[in-house]
Amino acid sequence: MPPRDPTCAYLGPDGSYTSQAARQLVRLARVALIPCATIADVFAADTTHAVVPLENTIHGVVQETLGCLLASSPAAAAEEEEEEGQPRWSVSTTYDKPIQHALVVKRGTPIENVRWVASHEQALGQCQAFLGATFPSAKILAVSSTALAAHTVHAYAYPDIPPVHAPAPIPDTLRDSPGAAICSVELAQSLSGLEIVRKSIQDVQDNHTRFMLLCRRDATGTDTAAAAATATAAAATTTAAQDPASTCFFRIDDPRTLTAFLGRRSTTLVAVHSKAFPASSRANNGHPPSHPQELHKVQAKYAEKYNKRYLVEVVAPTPLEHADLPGVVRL
Ligand SMILES: O=C(O)C(=O)C[C@]1(C(=O)O)C=C[C@@H](O)C=C1
Repeated sequence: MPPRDPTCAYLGPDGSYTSQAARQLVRLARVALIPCATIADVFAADTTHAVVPLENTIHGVVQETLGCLLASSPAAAAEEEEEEGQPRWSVSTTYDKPIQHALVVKRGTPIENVRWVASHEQALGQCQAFLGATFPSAKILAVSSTALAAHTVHAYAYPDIPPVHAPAPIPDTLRDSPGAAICSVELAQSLSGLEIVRKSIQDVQDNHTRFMLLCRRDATGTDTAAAAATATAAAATTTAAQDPASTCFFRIDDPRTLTAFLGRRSTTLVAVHSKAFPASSRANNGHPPSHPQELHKVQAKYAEKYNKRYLVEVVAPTPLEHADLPGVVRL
């Protein structure tokens, strides 16, 4: 196969925190940045690279990313016929970004008039205390990114202006009521007609989200783009100070293997994340059902299959290419 030009998918639209992270991670102008509507769409994108959020210091792991990553690793694709043809990703590097959320409304809207607040579920989770105290009775709406939330507020506030991005659907009963979005200050300032009414509304002031630069691998495990290595190297250069080259991610299928894995090499365990349900279950935005009675709606084979997978992050003295243990896969 001829080498492909490097391209990088990210969670958009433009102005999302992930788009800001992607610009930091991929600094080469010739790498085309491609916005996607959801994290699942990023993983499904036909690109050589991808940038997705992994975890946040307040709200923890980004469930949809974890589900997609565990489902699209090389061994998963090889093992499971139904996933053949899915892109296979490995982690090139990570990037830690400070996150300061702002609350935005249509210019001139008194905050006490706000009836609904939209944002990405991570941002909503990071601002939980603020939301509870400020909007005890407003409707909280989870949409696929903070940037989409801001565009949605803009679109419903100014119905006569053609929207830059199609807004997220809002319940009919709320369409004519003032709404607010949680997003970055940079994005809010770029949308004329919106006004920032509160800054730094996250529950802990020192708030960080860690993003991953993913590299697509072919069936043999090598990069699909000759230039991909260059892009990855450039990315590594920009983040080297924060992310040692020896940070490695593994997928572990059985938690009992973890002890053996850590015992056989001099690694330091950084984190173990688990995901109970697959990202392909779009119901409830990829999260486990909030009501136990809804459990039956999730296909049993998926619950069984994905229950046992863990994302394990370790720091090793030198990069580990292979785990040399059954059921442990380097991502
Ligand atoms: O919604 C966005 O703007 C994103 O880029 C996603 C995301 C996330 O999923 O963690 C990124 C950073 C912040 O933590 C909030 C939201």
